[in-house]
Amino acid sequence: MDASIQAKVNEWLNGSYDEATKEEIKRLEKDSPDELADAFYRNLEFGTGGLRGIMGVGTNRMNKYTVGMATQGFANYLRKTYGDKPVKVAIGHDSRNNSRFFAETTANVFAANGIEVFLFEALRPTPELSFAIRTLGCQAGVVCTASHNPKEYNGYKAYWSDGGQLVPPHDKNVIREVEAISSVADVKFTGGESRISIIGKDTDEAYIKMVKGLSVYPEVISKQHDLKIVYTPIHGTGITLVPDVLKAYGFTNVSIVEEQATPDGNFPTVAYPNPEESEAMSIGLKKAKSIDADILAGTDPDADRVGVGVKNHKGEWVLMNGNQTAVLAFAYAIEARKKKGLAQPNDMVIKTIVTSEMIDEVARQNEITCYNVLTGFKWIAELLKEKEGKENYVIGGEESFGLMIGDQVRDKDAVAAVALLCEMAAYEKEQGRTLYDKLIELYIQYGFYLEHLISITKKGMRGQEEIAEMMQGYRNNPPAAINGSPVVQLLDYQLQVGKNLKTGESWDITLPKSNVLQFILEDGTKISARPSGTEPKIKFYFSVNTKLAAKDQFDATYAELENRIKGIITDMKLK
Ligand SMILES: O=P([O-])(O)O[C@H]1O[C@H](COP(=O)(O)O)[C@@H](O)[C@H](O)[C@H]1O
Ligand SMILES: [Mg+2]
Repeated sequence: MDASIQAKVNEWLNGSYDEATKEEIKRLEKDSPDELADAFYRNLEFGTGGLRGIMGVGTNRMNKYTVGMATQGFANYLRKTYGDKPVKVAIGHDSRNNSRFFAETTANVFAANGIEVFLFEALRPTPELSFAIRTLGCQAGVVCTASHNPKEYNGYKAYWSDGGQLVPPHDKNVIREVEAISSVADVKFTGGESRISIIGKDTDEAYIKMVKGLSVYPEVISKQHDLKIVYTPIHGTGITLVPDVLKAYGFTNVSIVEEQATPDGNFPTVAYPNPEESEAMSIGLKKAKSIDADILAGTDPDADRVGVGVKNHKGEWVLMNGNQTAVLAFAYAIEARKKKGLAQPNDMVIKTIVTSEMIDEVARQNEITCYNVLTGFKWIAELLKEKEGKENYVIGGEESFGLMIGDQVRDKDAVAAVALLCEMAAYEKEQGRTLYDKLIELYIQYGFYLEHLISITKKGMRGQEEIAEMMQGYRNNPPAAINGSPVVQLLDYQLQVGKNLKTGESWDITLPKSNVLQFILEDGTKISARPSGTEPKIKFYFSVNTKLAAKDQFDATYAELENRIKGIITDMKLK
């Protein structure tokens, strides 16, 4: 084993760690040295969504000690930032195995450092934590969750006073404080229990009231109150709020997917508790079909991602991808504001650079500013904060099933999104059509954009190197053409440079550095590649577009765009 890894292993074997941890390290030394190396070769890092890792012993794993160290560093940073002023934090968690334990550990460490803690009485959706930070006037917050990752993972989403996840300089500063802790013996695990208060029902009520206030057409819901809704929380936290929110909106015909209704960290019915995966939505889909529902909605374990199923123009059930849902939601928010006379000249929307450009087009045609930020909802929250008081935030979202409506929550909110999407379905039903029919209309109006995502999983130390090599390969030898269409622009977000390959002209990219490459082809196709910041994956995003003249050409045009995507995937040797 590499000497630096061995040194870390020894530190754990000889330091203030519990016996069970030491025993497990010894077992791994004997039985699985590779696994041991993977558990210690690096420290868990703050990625797109905070800390995320497999649960187990080691510096590269989620356990009492890595959570304790992260919290001690966070507490030290809060102390440095606020000096002697009182500091308050809110803490939540999801349904994962150990999430409650990690949340209590986090609460105890903050409290032992003299910080006042509001700990949720039990599991709650992530967006409610963001809301609680703001309403309780906290300086920071944490949710113990690994979101939609498989069951062996857990994580630590860290928040600042605005209710958004940590962005620079705070993320780097917290990490610096964590790294400055020389020994786990310096983590204060106990000693401040009286500073912990339990929160729950009051915050739930305030949150539900706030979400109800986001409804644009309550009068339509009164008419369509019996819209047939099927909802699955996929064994997660959504069950604690989504049914109540739908009730508050006035919906009376909601069926819960019983098999997935109970919060369970083993996610017994799915391999990936991620509404992006059709498997996670399949039981819900079956139920929706069997009762001839109007809409199916599913949320991930921490209820910030939403997946939607509807009937298409042929009456067949389809699961929409995150771009389709986002296009519909943005168009609804923008159009409804106009129709209701609420639109303001400084209205704006925010999306990420890997999310469909159809949204930019919707915004352009409606004369609304559309900002593009890096992947990660924290960047949407960050920009909103920067524009606060100057511009009017309407909606934000990203292709990975995330939407944020209104500005009372500063992270993606699947609870509010389910309510809004059901309202949208009711609105369309009132006009005698489904959300899918509406989507086709939007394609005719704004251009037909079709997107597809491929994620290639490459686990462990070697996997990470391979992903880095792939990115470097594209960077060093960018393709001249893909699937027969010349690459006309190359955007490198790491080097912060965009280049027109035809004219040689180049420009600065003003977003923070990030390992993302984008190829723009002559035919309008956009291909993005980036390593995931939450899972051991490299992600490729494909977006193709064309015009759609009329509804009766939808199927043929869809097939044509699908073929283009297939051609690209084959040409790039990704399958
Ligand atoms: O995991 P969640 O639902 O909290 O979501 C997090 O991860 C997603 C995937 O990120 P990546 O592509 O880097 O894996 C991001 O799009 C999202 O903004 C972030 O909040
Ligand atoms: Mg999530």
